[in-house]
Amino acid sequence: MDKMELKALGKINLGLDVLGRRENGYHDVRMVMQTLYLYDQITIEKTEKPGIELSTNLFYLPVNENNLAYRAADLLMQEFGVEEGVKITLEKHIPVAAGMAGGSSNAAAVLYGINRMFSLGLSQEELMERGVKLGADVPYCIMRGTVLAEGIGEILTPLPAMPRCTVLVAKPPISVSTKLVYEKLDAHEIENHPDIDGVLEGLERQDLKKIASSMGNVLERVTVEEYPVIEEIKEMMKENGALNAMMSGSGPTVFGLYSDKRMAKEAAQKIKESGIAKQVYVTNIHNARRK
Ligand SMILES: C[C@@](CO)(OP(=O)(O)O)[C@H](O)COP(=O)(O)OP(=O)(O)OC[C@H]1O[C@@H](n2ccc(N)nc2=O)[C@H](O)[C@@H]1O
Ligand SMILES: Nc1ncnc2c1ncn2[C@@H]1O[C@H](COP(=O)(O)OP(=O)(O)O)[C@@H](O)[C@H]1O
Repeated sequence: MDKMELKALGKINLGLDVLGRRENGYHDVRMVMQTLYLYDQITIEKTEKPGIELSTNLFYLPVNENNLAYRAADLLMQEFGVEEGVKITLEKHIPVAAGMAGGSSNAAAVLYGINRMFSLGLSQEELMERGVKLGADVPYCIMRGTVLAEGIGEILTPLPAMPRCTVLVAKPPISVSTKLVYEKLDAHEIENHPDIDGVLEGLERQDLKKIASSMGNVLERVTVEEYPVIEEIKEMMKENGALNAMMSGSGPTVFGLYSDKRMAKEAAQKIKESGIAKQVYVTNIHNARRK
């Protein structure tokens, strides 16, 4: 196999709770993760020239070891002493620094691809062990689907698949740093923990309304305090037919769950026209796990 085309899929958090802080600054979390059919397209080509050559359609992203896709390839190629090289082409569509695990998903896809391309023989478990060194969400991005993530996000329990629905995603034109959001959370006592068990119960019963009404993200308050536009987008989605709407991960992307695709499209139109967010997508959940 000298050339591979891969889809690196984004995620949302249906629930995100923080249970405590570790000495190294990382936090113990309890999150319900869901893959979306909104993806970056990655091409990996074998080259005779050794080394990694990365290019991307977004001029402001690094193309060296500061890019998670580069780092993922480097990690495996160094460990296994791969003598050939690779050319990686990264076409970004997942909003960047948005709480949708774009970088983590790119890293996951490259780990998966390099393992196959060079027949390294690593199991999914072994890829995940390496993935967590690149980012807390990378192991989940390798697994995909509806998953309970604990520890720092790397202890994964597959859950019953999310019932079919349409997801409206809107990212306001601001960027947030995940690290800063977690740090700001530490400055407050957490008053209301989200109802993660309610989300799990909804998934167990395949009850979309129960899932939607139980959704919660403990990081939301921190980001909304700084960027009230997030609350405005949530309200717009809810006023326009969403079962519920919430911020994903550390934000600032907001997603709304819809049982009706037409309504989601109409809401997307309104949000775009209002100018509150430019990156607006109507997409579906993606339940298949990676084999
Ligand atoms: C908030 C979440 C929710 O899914 O996602 P995003 O908003 O990034 O998509 C994740 O916990 C983010 O995962 P990820 O973005 O992979 O994290 P990393 O690169 O490993 O870490 C970035 C920074 O976030 C903080 N961090 C991350 C994970 C965690 N369990 N506790 C933390 O405190 C650390 O300060 C770290 O320096
Ligand atoms: N392949 C990549 N795609 C996107 N961002 C990347 C990538 N590699 C490194 N980064 C850096 O990581 C930061 C976080 O990006 P991203 O993974 O999109 O956000 P999030 O963790 O909020 O989902 C960006 O600001 C960017 O500079």
